[in-house]
Amino acid sequence: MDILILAVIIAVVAIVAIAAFVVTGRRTQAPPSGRETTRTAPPAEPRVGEEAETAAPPEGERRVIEDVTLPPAAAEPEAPELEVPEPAAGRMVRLRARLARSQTSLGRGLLTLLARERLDEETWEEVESTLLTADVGPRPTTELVERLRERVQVLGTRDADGLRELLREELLAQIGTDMDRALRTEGGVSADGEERPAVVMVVGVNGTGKTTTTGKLARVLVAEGHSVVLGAADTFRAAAADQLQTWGQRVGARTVRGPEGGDPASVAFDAVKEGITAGADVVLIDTAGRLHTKTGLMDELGKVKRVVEKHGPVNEVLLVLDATTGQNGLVQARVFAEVVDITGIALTKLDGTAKGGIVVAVQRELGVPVKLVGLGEGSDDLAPFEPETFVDALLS
Ligand SMILES: Nc1nc2c(ncn2[C@@H]2O[C@H](COP(=O)(O)OP(=O)(O)OP(=O)(O)O)[C@@H](O)[C@H]2O)c(=O)[nH]1
Repeated sequence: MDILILAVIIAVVAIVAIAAFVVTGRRTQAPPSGRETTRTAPPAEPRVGEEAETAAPPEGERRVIEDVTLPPAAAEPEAPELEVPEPAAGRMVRLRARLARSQTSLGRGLLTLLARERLDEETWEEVESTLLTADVGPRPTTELVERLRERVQVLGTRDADGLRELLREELLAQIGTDMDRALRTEGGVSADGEERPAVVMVVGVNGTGKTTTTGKLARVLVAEGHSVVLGAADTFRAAAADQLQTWGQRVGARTVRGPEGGDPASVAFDAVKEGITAGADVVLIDTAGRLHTKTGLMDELGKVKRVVEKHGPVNEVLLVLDATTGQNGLVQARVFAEVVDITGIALTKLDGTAKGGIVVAVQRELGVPVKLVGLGEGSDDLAPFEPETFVDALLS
């Protein structure tokens, strides 16, 4: 019996020992579980360029797939923040000090002469030459001096305030207070019966501030709540289109442009087409103003206008003149007026000249009103022209 029990114990111990041996052997040889498979480092891939320079991590430190933190999704390129241009109303008031500073010699000169004890012939001659020096022009100067002289005599005005008021009235009469100086920005209906934006063509000699004025004008219109499309029809100089595009981007206005040296009329046509498609309120077309030959200019501007008119009439042809060029500006004005029907004048760089009288002269020359004045290089230094504010600045 004892022998039998002993034999059973030996058999059980033997079975347990064999089972333990088998299990241990399997464990050593068993392949890793599924989860561990993913932990196996992937075979090293050939590296190129900069990657090849990155040293592979030592075997034990290889990162497993679960440990890899994915980079954040590529961020959308940020749209440039749009600027909010200064409202146009009241700009002239802000710029008044700048205007007054530049016109000190005209305003103060006239007031000093009129303050003399005796307003004799010589004094009136000096008044006349002061006005001429400020580019008021011969005919308006003669008229102004005659009227002022007569009124001073008839009214017997001798006090400084009274004389200032008379001068103010006569200057205003020469500039004109009842001209329509509003930009024509009301659209209409296109030849195809579609809603059509207002079309403003900006013309002028290069260097007068034409592209800058077109850009500043876009800001004025955006500030007034209009949507604007720009047409870079000055294809003569690629930089002009870049410049215009930059102005547009800053206020969210799209710029239509063509290849350098391309057909300006085709760019202008496309710009108006884009304006119609986009439902824009105003299309501003910047044109080239090379004055090599009048015929060339006439051909180019005439063609731009004709082609644009296939969509409907051009509402405004704005002539940009540099106030610092004096008589030369008047010659330019005359040439452009022969080529296209000018409907308004933008007088730039008034901050840089004491010859504000050009306002009177150019209106006389063309018979069209000054609608805008440029009073600096800042983005919002273009203001609607207001005769009263202008004269008050002269006489301040
Ligand atoms: N001080 C002053 N500078 C101005 C004014 N308007 C424009 N300018 C400057 O005049 C220079 C010429 O302006 P542009 O707009 O490039 O002249 P442009 O007539 O378009 O010439 P292109 O681009 O060649 O067609 C720039 O330096 C402007 O900043 C202004 O009212 N006052």
